[in-house]
Parts: sequence; C-alpha cells; structure tokens
Amino acid sequence: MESKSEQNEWSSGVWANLTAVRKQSPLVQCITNFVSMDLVANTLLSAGASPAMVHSVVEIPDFTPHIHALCVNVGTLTPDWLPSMKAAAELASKLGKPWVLDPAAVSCSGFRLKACLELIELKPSVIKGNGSEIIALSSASRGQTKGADSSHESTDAIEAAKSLALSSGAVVAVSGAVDIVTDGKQVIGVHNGTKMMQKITATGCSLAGLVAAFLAIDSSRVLQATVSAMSVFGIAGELGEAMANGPGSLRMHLIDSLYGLDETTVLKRVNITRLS
Ligand SMILES: Nc1ncnc2c1ncn2[C@@H]1O[C@H](COP(=O)(O)OP(=O)(O)OP(=O)(O)O)[C@@H](O)[C@H]1O
Ligand SMILES: Cc1ncsc1CCO
Ligand SMILES: [Mg+2]
Repeated sequence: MESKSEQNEWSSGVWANLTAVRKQSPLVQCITNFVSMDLVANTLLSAGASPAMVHSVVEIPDFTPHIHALCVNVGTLTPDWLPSMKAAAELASKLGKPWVLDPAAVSCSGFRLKACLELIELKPSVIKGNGSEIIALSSASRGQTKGADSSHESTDAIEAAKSLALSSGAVVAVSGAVDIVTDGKQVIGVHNGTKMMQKITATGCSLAGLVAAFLAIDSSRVLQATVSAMSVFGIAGELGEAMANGPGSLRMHLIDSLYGLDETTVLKRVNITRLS
C-alpha cells in the first residue's frame, strides 16, 4: 500500500507536469497512422500542446530541428513511410529531443516487426504499446495477435516490458486496465482510465502523442513524465465516461474533460502505485 505522502507526491507531480504542458505548449511532431491523426492532434491540443502531423521525408531536415518532441506510430506503415520515420527519429535523437515509438500492431507482419526493431536502434525515449505489442516486441517474434487490439492484459506484459526496457534503454509503457511503466528496474502502475476507452480507435495512439508532449517539458525524468501523461489521459476518460452514452460521445467528452481538467480533480483522482 502506497503511503499518503507518496500518493501526494505523484498527484502533485502529475498536476505540475500538466500545468507545464499548458504553459509551454510544446511542439510535437507526429508521424502517425491514418486512423489516428485526428484524435492524436485533438488530444494534444486539448492538453495544451501544439501538434504537427509533418511526415514527408523532404521536410524533416527543415522541420524536426524546431520540435520539442516526436511521436512515431507504425499503425498503417508502408515501405514509403519508413524512411521519414527513421530520418525524424535519427535527427531527434541526434539533437537530444525526446521521442516516443508506438509499435501499433507490430506483430501483424515481419516487415512491421523489422521496422520497429530498426526504429528501436534509433533510441526512443519511450516505447508505448498495448500488452500484446510489448510482448511481441520483447520476444521479437510473431505471436498470436488480433491486429491493433490487445489480446493480453497489460499486467501479463510486465516481464516483457522490463526486459525490453533493459535491452533498448527506453522507458516502456504498456497501456491497459492498469497502465504499466518501467525503466527495467522500477515498475509503476497507473490505475486511471475506463474500459470503454478500448472501444474508441486510436486512444492508445493519442496516449503515445500525449506522452511525447509530457516528455517535452520534462525530458530528464522520462519515467515520471510518462506516468503523468498516462494518469491525465485516464482521468479524462473517467470524467468523460460519466457524461457519455457510448464510445462516440466518450470520444467527445474525453477531449472536453482533458481540456477542462482542474487541480482539485487531478489531485483527487490520480491513482498511481509502485508495483516494484
Ligand atoms: N480495461 C481498461 N480499464 C481502464 N482503462 C483502460 C482499459 N483498457 C484500456 N484503457 C485505457 O485506454 C487507453 C488506450 O489503451 P489501449 O491499451 O486500449 O491502447 P491501444 O490498444 O494501443 O489502442 P489503439 O491502438 O486503438 O490506439 C489507455 O489510456 C488505457 O489506460
Ligand atoms: C485500427 C487500426 N488499424 C491500424 S492502426 C489502427 C488504429 C489503432 O492503432
Ligand atoms: Mg496502440
């Protein structure tokens, strides 16, 4: 059981990070899949960040040096997109800018798995996947999968996440009923969120974009920034569900709730525990 002072420390850290995102409005470049572009951009705007869906390889040398963080998501990967992702990731790493890899549906093909493994060589700050994606990446083998949705609980992926964190040097974040965040040693559980968020496509992709925004304002504390983004997004989902009739209206209310989050609500609702 977490002590009251540890809980308070997490909660005030989450609020401080959200406040910093709102104040600094970091520019987040997103090279994401076609399904998610709209929700990722609107999630970032509602949180106070500034999204830019710039993905052409010819624009990266001009644009990427100006960003504060990058999010790369392989959800609708084709061979012509991979060079852009690699160029942006390589430049971000070279310039010391944090970047997030979302290995969406990584095990749907050998091409996608190989692409993700090559992207991991370019040193993402955070790898954010669902349970199935992290397990598949960690064992680097093609496992059972339903595509973009997870067929594993996030908690089934703790060992896989720890081992991927240690082999890659990234913080690994596993979304699910309990979001797991680990640097290979510490394991943190984020217990915010609601089951219906799985019924809105691209909530996981949006979460990865939000993690990038939080890294932009606190890139020296990757674990804490990641945990904060996950808690904030989960709280927005909880508040949104209370107003929603189903996934369609949850999508709208989640964005509104994220936009309107206040200190009292954040401090009351943050639910983070240290699992090891
Ligand atoms: N059972 C659940 N209870 C509470 N929150 C959940 C549950 N399942 C998912 N979530 C939340 O939903 C969000 C999306 O997580 P999910 O694991 O569904 O992403 P994903 O599979 O990568 O989604 P997508 O690929 O569609 O973007 C996260 O904020 C996560 O915490
Ligand atoms: C449904 C879907 N298919 C490829 S990417 C994506 C969005 C959720 O990852
Ligand atoms: Mg996903």
